Amino acid sequence: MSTQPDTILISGGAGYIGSHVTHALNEAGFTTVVVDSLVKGNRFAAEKASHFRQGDIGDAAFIAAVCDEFKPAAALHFAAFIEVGESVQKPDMYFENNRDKAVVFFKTMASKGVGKVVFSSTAAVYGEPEIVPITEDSPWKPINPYGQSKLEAEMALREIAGVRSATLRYFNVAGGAPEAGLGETHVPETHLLPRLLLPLLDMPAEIQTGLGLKSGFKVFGTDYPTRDGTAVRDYIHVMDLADAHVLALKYLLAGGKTEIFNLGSGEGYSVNEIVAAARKVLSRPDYQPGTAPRRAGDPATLVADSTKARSVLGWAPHRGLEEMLSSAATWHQTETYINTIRQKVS
Ligand SMILES: O=c1ccn([C@@H]2O[C@H](COP(=O)(O)OP(=O)(O)O[C@H]3O[C@H](CO)[C@H](O)[C@H](O)[C@H]3O)[C@@H](O)[C@H]2O)c(=O)[nH]1
Repeated sequence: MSTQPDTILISGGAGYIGSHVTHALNEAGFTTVVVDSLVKGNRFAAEKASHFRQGDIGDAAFIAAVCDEFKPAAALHFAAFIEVGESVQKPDMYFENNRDKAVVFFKTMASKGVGKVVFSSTAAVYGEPEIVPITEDSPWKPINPYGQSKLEAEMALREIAGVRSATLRYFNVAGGAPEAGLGETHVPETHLLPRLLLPLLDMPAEIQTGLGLKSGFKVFGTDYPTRDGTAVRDYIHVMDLADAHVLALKYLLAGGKTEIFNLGSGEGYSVNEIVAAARKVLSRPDYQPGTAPRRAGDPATLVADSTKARSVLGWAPHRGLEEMLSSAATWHQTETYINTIRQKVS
């Protein structure tokens, strides 16, 4: 089979992280082929790819046809459901989509000779860690179906004969690339940065209502055993994450063996510290958020030890918290974001 070494298949490339990685791959000189059902993904983001085919990762005939058409050298797999709370309500849906369909996708590609996969995983595979910062060999003990479904997909991928993989376990991804027409565009929006920024940005009322933010942003939990009582997370800029994917892909293309890598900055910020940074970036020194009880299932502290990604892949994050906040704020005020959310919530 003749492969074109520079053609990369990207499942879920119309989603938040997949679209930023697709952009980074385009910039790095690869030809990108996105497959996305657009159930969660966005058409404006799919259009950033060199080629886009709409379809489901669980549809083996569709994936096989895309492989025949483009003969990719490798694949990156992002397509998944990502909401922890929803996974508790509908575990079957998460296991079907995130594990079973992923396995169909991996096996179909393997049958077509695509034997290199970068897999989008999550810090949720570690559950409530006993020791932070978290290394890759910390116990894998997810505490919700989202984390469990991702862990089972990871393990299935590592069992497929003839496939080498890089599993990337992300911590808290934030920010966007508004200069490239990309940013975080979720409905519902559960993540801290957009939920904090949107009410401060003078957004149209229907957007605030549609995203459940009409009564403003609230800090979930002020009684955690942390330095200021609010939960601590490791935030990483989505374009730093994208750089790591390009490096992981090049690592596999160069013959690298199957590995797992944590991706985070190694630095933890509390929710109150993020609020303080947002006050500064948006010039709103007097802003005071509301408070609410802890959100079920939220651990106190999650911080990555990414030493392995730094040493094996040569990766380092370069963009700090202010850049995450300012790029997100710019993105949320673009016509693309506002129009997309308007359509989704109408
Ligand atoms: O309106 C909000 C939203 C969030 N938070 C707090 O902000 C922190 C970060 O919350 P996010 O929802 O942004 O991120 P999580 O750490 O909960 O989630 C991350 O890890 C999850 C798995 O554990 C999923 O992978 C998810 O997509 C990823 O962003 C948490 O302490 C949360 O309680 C608030 O205080 N108010």
